[in-house]
Amino acid sequence: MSIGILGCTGRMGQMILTHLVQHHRSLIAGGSGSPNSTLAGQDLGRLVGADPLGLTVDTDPARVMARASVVIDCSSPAATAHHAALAARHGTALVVATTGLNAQQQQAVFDAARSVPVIYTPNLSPGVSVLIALTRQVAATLGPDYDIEIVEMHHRHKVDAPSGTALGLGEAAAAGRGQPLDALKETVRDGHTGARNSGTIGFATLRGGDVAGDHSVIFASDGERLELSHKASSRALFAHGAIRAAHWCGDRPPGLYSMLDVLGLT
Ligand SMILES: NC(=O)C1=CN([C@@H]2O[C@H](COP(=O)(O)OP(=O)(O)OC[C@H]3O[C@@H](n4cnc5c(N)ncnc54)[C@H](OP(=O)(O)O)[C@@H]3O)[C@@H](O)[C@H]2O)C=CC1
Ligand SMILES: O=C(O)C1=N[C@H](C(=O)O)C[C@H](O)C1
Repeated sequence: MSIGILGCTGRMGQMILTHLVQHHRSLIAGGSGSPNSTLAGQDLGRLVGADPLGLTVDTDPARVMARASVVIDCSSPAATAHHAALAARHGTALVVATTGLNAQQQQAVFDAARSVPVIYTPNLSPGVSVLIALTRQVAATLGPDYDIEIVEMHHRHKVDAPSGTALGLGEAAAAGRGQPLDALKETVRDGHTGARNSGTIGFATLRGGDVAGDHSVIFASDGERLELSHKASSRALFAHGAIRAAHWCGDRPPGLYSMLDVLGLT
């Protein structure tokens, strides 16, 4: 098993690299940043404040894939679509952590899963996988009399909204009601909105500070409110999950998997 990190210069990529450098140095196959990365050529060990590794930040993800048996993608949506096509061509297993992909970019990930094992997950933590499973179950049990609202908060640098996890929770809630999320989701409320549309799933997005990732699903009816919440207190949580996912998918047959598969929750 050898692991490459696509987006190794970012917040998440550096956290994964830090964990690999500290605990699994011999598994590191390489890492890439954007084509114009200001960190190109920097030693990967030095990048995270450790001893030199003798591998540097690459700007060509294909070179990383040529050396890796599995790559973890935590980059940007356009790059992820490109990385998915490359992974299929190189026969490299892929863990996609990047969020905010549009339909076309998601299709590139699904296409890759026909040739290589792909884990596509908006959240690498075990707790959120359990939350997703619970959300589906609770939505199915309580039924349409309960209004569903999903609230998330992240750090001030996050660029996509709602978060990938919030959308994943929305999909789970909609599935619990036997419907696709697209038919139910309400992501914007502003001005004279009128009363709540019955059956919809609402989203509220908060941004600020250094919040690693908070998510709540609220089921509200006349007379009671049930809230399911998860709070990540450190990005290290996601790094552990990424490495666990990489180990899990390395020798799987081609296919599309999620973190729920990794945890045996499917
Ligand atoms: N699934 C999960 O559990 C988690 C998912 N994420 C997701 O991971 C993604 C990255 O988050 P974060 O690390 O905070 O973001 P950053 O902005 O800190 O990092 C982005 C990384 O992507 C690279 N990049 C940007 N554009 C390109 C490109 N065109 N080609 C190749 N590489 C590119 C950057 O390279 P450079 O710096 O060299 O320009 C950088 O390494 C987000 O989508 C986020 O939502 C984050 C945490 C957990
Ligand atoms: O950008 C982040 O930081 C995170 N993004 C993921 C998401 O969009 O759900 C997961 C995690 O909450 C951190």
